Amino acid sequence: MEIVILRDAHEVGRTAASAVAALLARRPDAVLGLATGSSPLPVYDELARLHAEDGLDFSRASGFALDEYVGLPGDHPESYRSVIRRDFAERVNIDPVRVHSPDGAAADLEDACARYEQAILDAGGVDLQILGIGTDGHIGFNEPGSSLASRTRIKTLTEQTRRDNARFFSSIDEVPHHVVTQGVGTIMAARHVVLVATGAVKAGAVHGLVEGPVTAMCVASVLQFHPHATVIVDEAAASALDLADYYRHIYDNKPSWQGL
Ligand SMILES: N[C@@H]1[C@@H](O)[C@H](O)[C@@H](COP(=O)(O)O)O[C@@H]1O
Repeated sequence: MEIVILRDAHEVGRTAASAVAALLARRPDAVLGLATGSSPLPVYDELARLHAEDGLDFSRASGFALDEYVGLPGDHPESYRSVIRRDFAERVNIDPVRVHSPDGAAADLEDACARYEQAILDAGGVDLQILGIGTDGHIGFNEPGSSLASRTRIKTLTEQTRRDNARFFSSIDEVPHHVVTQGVGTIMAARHVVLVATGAVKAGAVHGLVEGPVTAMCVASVLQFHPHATVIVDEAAASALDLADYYRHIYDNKPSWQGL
């Protein structure tokens, strides 16, 4: 696991986006894993800038969202399908047909989950998964106690996550209790995972992820088992890391030929 500590959210976004740009240069038909939330926004801002100013081309790429609320219609402004479209897809030249989300409005949710897993497999798997992290260490919507081998399925949100996400709705009562999320095993199958976290509110979760034991109580800690995980954080999110100076030393001395 590589830990990259940067000054602020803008730098975090720029660095994570550079990994996406390098991938697209190598592999124009790359499969991107797309996260929602406020943390990936600077990544999408930078990707939109690279597209507009440098012609970064998404025309052959495809994308898979991590998760979706259950019960919100797909066109609800806070459905993750809408969020991914607004924050990312509409700002670059990715073909909307190739931007997939779990169907949280399906009559048969279990079948929708199975079909989503199959769609990821059919696309050849995710090349680069952009991830955020919840204050309780969740990735996607895999809350504490999630099976570390899980696949796309229905989960119940903790009250903490509903409170955290209430800012996107007019009241907490509108935040759904249930979600469909890629499983931990699904996320672990991505070839490269790039997790971004910013702000002091994430410091505890980032500590658990990087330096805690691998435990379903902090689901993100499973990334310690991932062969290619890059954790990009700002100073505030890094503030609880015991070995922060060591991670800075490694990054500062990284050979220039070695990308993320
Ligand atoms: N399902 C999403 C996660 O994918 C995201 O990482 C988390 C943190 O969001 P934020 O980046 O806004 O703090 O929020 C939600 O729970």
